[in-house]
Amino acid sequence: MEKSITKKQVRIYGAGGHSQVIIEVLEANGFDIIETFDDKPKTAHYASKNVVIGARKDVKNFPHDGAPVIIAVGVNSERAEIAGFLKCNYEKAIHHSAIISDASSVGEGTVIFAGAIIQPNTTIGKHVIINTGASVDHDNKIGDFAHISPKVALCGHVEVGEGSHIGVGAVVIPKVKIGKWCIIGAGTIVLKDIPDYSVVVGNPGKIIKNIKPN
Ligand SMILES: CC(=O)SCCNC(=O)CCNC(=O)[C@H](O)C(C)(C)COP(=O)(O)OP(=O)(O)OC[C@H]1O[C@@H](n2cnc3c(N)ncnc32)[C@H](O)[C@@H]1OP(=O)(O)O
Repeated sequence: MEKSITKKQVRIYGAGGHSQVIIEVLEANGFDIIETFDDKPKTAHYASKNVVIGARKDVKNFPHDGAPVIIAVGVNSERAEIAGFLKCNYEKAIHHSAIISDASSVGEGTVIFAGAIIQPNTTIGKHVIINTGASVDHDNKIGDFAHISPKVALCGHVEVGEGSHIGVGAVVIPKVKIGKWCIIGAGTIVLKDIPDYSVVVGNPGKIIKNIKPN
């Protein structure tokens, strides 16, 4: 029988290390984690509790109704794939120490970790990760399924396309547009617009490969 639903219940899809951080944020915000799903429960993080098989095996019988879900999977393409087959409502997980401008917007399923800052007129898409201590300044546009890693600094008017991963400690100067499904390496300094599917590393950032799927 379906458990009774209250406003503060949530379900987690993904039981790795990233999921641990999300659970801590949600519990501090007063949520009760009623179920944790993973497609490979046997390889779940050692600290995960009561993990059951995810929807990939039997999507029809997955409990799509009821408490909202957070897709707690760190790989951007996997998060996008899961969002494609789950027909759920989604929750957000926002750490109490994050500073988020009232003049910004944050999409469903997005997680924002400790110490992150989101400045005015910035839009954050769906199922995005704004990781620990990341700084996303004014007038940014962050696409769905992007990941802004710990200690990244995005200056004003920066755009990050769908599914792109900005690596830990990277810096992006004002008005730069990063395309979709790019990877910006750890510590990279991005000075120019970056086309879709590029991998960029170094200071100044240079494209080292293209990862467009065949
Ligand atoms: C809480 C969390 O943990 S959030 C997780 C955040 N994760 C990250 O920030 C990881 C970011 N990932 C990286 O920086 C990776 O190095 C990547 C994705 C850019 C490249 O990885 P790969 O595609 O495996 O490339 P590979 O390791 O083969 O390196 C290719 C070349 O680029 C260089 N390179 C790789 N990464 C970087 C970097 N960040 N800065 C400068 N040079 C780099 C390598 O030295 C190598 O150079 P060479 O050909 O002269 O030997």
